[in-house]
Amino acid sequence: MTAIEVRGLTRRYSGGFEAVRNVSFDVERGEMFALLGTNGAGKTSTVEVVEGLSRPAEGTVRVLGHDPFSERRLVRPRVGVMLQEGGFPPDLTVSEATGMWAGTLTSPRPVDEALSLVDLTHRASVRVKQLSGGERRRLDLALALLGKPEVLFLDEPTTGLDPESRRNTWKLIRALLLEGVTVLLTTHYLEEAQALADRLAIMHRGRIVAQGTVSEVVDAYPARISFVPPEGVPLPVVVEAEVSGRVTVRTNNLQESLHELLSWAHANGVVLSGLDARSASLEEAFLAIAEEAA
Ligand SMILES: Nc1ncnc2c1ncn2[C@@H]1O[C@H](COP(=O)(O)OP(=O)(O)OP(=O)(O)O)[C@@H](O)[C@H]1O
Repeated sequence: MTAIEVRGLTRRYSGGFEAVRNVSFDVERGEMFALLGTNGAGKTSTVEVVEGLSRPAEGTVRVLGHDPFSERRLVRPRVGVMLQEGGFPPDLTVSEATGMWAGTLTSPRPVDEALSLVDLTHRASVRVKQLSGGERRRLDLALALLGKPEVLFLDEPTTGLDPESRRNTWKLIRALLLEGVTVLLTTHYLEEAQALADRLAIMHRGRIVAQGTVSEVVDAYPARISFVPPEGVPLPVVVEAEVSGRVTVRTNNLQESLHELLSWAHANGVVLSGLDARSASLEEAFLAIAEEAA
């Protein structure tokens, strides 16, 4: 079932500037969809409309079957929004701030449970202003999860988190997806989108310029094989780059090229040390797409 449906969305700011132009995408229940793009591409402008904070100039948006702007009353209790810097009174303790937020919801999770999800149990009696940047980010996530949302909006959820907290947050998000929660993510961390998103769209100047699963987006870009070649033997492949003795070969058919190379190595009894073969990363595809679009 479709949880988020965006059709032909256009958003204009006063003065007529079109920040979002004819954007369409669907997010199925239990799926994570990532919106990626350069600064000013229109991600926030899109997400704000999906969150029901603004009405589209053109097009339609449905969240859980309803118009999030005109039927906000029906949609709001079923969604969770992780804001950039939640803006709670800094003198409250973590558990007071969470409790205060819970007080505005119909059937919230217990405060302890929300804090334990984001590993903040041990910080419950600390004042919000004393939290580190990464802990504050995790508190923002706890607040978004308090209302047991069916649809979760995550805007740069792991900015400022140390590597371990980032992995723990990813683990939590994966568990939520398995429970059937739908997630719309905006992030500049392409590695995060690659690790978590079922599908993604890359925006540039208000438009979607690439959309699909991570592998659909990445497969259009050349894969890479690198190794340290044996000395004094001519290679059967065209080498693109050589850095500190390691050569890199680009290919649009990874399986075929790897097969050829390994067959050659086997037939000639040579060792390709440090052999590494991989598809283009999302980051490489993103940079190429952004360059093409510009
Ligand atoms: N209130 C506003 N009035 C006029 N123009 C705006 C307004 N808010 C955003 N814009 C413009 O709309 C475009 C899209 O901005 P938006 O914030 O949606 O981009 P973004 O993809 O979220 O960028 P970032 O990655 O930097 O957060 C930008 O050119 C921005 O300057």
